[in-house]
Amino acid sequence: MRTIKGIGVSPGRVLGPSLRMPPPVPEPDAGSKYAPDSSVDQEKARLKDAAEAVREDLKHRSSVASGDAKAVLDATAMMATDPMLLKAAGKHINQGMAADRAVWEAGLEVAAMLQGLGGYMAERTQDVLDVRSRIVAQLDGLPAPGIPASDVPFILTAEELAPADTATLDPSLVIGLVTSGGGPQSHTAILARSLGLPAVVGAASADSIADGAEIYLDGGTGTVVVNPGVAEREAAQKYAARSSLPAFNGVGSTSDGHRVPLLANVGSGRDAEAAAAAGAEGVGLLRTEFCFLGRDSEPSLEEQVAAYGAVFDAFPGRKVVVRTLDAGADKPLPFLTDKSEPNPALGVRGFRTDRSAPGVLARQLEAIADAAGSHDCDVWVMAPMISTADEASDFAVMCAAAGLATPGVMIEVPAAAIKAEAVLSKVKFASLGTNDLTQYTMAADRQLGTLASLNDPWQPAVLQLIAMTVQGGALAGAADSVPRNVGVCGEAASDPALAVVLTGLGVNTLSMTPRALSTVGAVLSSVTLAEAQALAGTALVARTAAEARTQVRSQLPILEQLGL
Ligand SMILES: C=C(OP(=O)(O)O)C(=O)O
Ligand SMILES: [Mg+2]
Repeated sequence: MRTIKGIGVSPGRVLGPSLRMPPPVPEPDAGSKYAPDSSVDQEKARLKDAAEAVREDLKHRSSVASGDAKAVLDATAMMATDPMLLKAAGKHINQGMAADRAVWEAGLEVAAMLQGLGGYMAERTQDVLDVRSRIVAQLDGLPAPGIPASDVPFILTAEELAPADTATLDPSLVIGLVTSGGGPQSHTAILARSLGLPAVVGAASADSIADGAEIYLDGGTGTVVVNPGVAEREAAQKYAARSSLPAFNGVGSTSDGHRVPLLANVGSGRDAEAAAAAGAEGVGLLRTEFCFLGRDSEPSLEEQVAAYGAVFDAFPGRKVVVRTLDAGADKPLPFLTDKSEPNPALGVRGFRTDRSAPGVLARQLEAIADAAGSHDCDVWVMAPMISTADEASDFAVMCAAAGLATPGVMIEVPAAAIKAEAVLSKVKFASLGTNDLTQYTMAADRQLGTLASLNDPWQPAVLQLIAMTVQGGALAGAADSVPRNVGVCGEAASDPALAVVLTGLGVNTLSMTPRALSTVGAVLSSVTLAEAQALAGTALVARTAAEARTQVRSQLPILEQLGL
């Protein structure tokens, strides 16, 4: 038995065999020729066999998958023997190129062509590149890339998952996630929470877990046990047998009726529909850049109006907070971000891109106003990465020019939290982006697993800045008798224990992945406002993030009852 500690980012206790995510397939040498004892025909036959093997493997995987994963696997299987791809590779083989390099280059050519066609075709680019890597792996005897295939449920171990892995992760097969990299704000953590999968990140020695070893994973405490004993087996059984959580009833509040609307974080119309079905009271964060990731040109006004309208459609009569483009750092958009910046997290990102690429933000506000005009949602608009009151004021002026009546800012830079009264005096609301606020407060890259313990929203310094923002909002509201809503839309809001603390600190709304609505709703409704305030006090005076988390969790018995 061996215990590995990491950061628990998505609660739940599961037991199963571990399977490791293989490393990316390396690019075959440029200029590699096929072996002297081969021929054009033999090399083409090798390619055809490899493509067919990949197609059959993907078809088999699709037959045991479900939902989105099945659809993606089906589409990729068809692409494996796509005549266009094989013909393009064949031309390179005619010139003497080895099959692996030939399909590598052919994949790039086909992807570029699809990209050029735009629309639905451009969306297939990633599938072509994926299938190309699979064929290369098959030709070179390497493990296939991406989530490993299995007929039985398993716990996936990896260094870190990429956003593209989301599509093929089938939650009926992958029952838990352990990564050696990644922090609480990493892609793995966000994905795990959105799928409701127990997960531990930043578990440095997880890389040494042998494939197939039985492991126990507790996503609440951040513990991984290799070759678990009786106690872990019992804990996993108890968790599996727990009574299922009641669905969120659509009204977030403490047990004594203090209302805290629970909203959803979404990136598309489809997300918004799922959020509405899960009972979200509205949208607290529409990440508009998610509608346009992977594009190399600014979307047209019509495309933008359609994308925002699809989200508004899901929430008639409700509040929808649209965040303007947050390009840069972890969300690069080629038409807005300068790739050569040495330090992108501290670079021209979020609202700052209005200086480097003037016009894009104004056009986006126009599109939001257009879409809002044909819907009856209560549309609020906020800018990311605001650092000063002047920036907040500039944004409010731009919103007014576009006819948008409710401008706000994200508070995710410590300077804005410290000067919250001045910043909030310029706008109508604030939403705390705790993912970035933590990264910038602790000077710890949110993507870096090695810094996961620093990059934790339970850090007392982060909680202090949240308290300051709430106080600043109250002062700005008192000055002109217009109360300011201060919400949280970072991942912190989806941690049920932390959601209680945030409520106690005076936050008005919590916005989260729709999966978290039922757990946050249940835990919030187990405490009175006064109890939440007392727990906030406990967290604020804790010496460390771990102490804050442990002390607050120990005073929330419902967490144990729900297996959280
Ligand atoms: C919600 C946030 O924004 P994002 O994760 O998109 O940077 C945040 O920083 O907390
Ligand atoms: Mg952010």
